[in-house]
Amino acid sequence: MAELQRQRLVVTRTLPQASQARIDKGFDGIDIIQWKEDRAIPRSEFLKMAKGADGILCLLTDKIDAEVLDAAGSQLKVVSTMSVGYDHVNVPDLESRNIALGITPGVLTEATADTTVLLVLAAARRLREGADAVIQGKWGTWSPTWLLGSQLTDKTVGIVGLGRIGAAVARRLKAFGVQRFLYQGTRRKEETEKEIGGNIEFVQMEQLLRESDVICVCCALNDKTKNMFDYKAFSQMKDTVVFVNTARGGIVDQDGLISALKEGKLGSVGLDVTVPEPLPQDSELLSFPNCLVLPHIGSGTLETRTAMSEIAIENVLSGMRGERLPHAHNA
Ligand SMILES: O=C(O)C(=O)CO
Repeated sequence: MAELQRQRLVVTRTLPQASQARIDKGFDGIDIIQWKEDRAIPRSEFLKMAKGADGILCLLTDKIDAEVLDAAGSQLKVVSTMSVGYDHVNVPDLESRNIALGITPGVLTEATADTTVLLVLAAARRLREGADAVIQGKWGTWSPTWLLGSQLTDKTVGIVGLGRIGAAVARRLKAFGVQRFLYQGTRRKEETEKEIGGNIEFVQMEQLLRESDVICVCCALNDKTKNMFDYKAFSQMKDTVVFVNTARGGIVDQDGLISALKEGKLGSVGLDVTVPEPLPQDSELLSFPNCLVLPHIGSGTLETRTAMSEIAIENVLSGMRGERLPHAHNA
């Protein structure tokens, strides 16, 4: 009897413990080649490792384009990214070769919404300045006027992208007494409006920028949203605004943001995402006391990262078996 052809699975990083244990145990009929260092695989290594792959399980730090697909070869059936965002993947390149693309939707909604709220509160209450003051010995006696922030009660919050994460942010912020939500996106979301309840309105971007006390960026990065927040957009905001981005760094024109911060056009800023990542230590962005930057940890809980890597494994195995992916990008 002819031996069944073994397949090749390429995994570009060590996964959270439970999923890594499955990879280490292996899967019938599959040879696994894995980059096991806890840093992004260098491009040249990736191109070498990809050769002959039937499935690739990658991360958002791995650019997937024609060069990788050519390096892999025409047997490649599936790319499964351990992320909900897939702006690092050239989708037309995959589609033109009939290669399936798996993503990890749903499971990181709550963790990312938590991080968004964390940044809203941290920025609004000047957490970075307060914590730095304690460490630097600048904490004097209690003062009625020192380090005053702003609170959410009775405020207007603008959400750009009322998808799963945007809606979860709204649900959370409602509990802080927000008076009104404005949102922007590709279309009006009546079901989501109903579910959130209260005062929520789909408005033009200009109105959202002008009227919001807090702005949360929760949309995907694509050709339409790239550099959407530029100097002009920042100039239209209130000069007390709390601006938070937990989506993708590329949605913000960082030079425009730096100029706006320099000119005191913004109240405070919280970013979980930047361009590039990691942000170089000498980035001017880090010099503003009212700008708090986190290292892209929006989905960074053990529960969420494990759920993401489990979905990524299921997606890649399904694709390699020639089955429908449980979570395809276009589902
Ligand atoms: O899944 C994604 O797209 C992420 O950014 C993970 O935090």
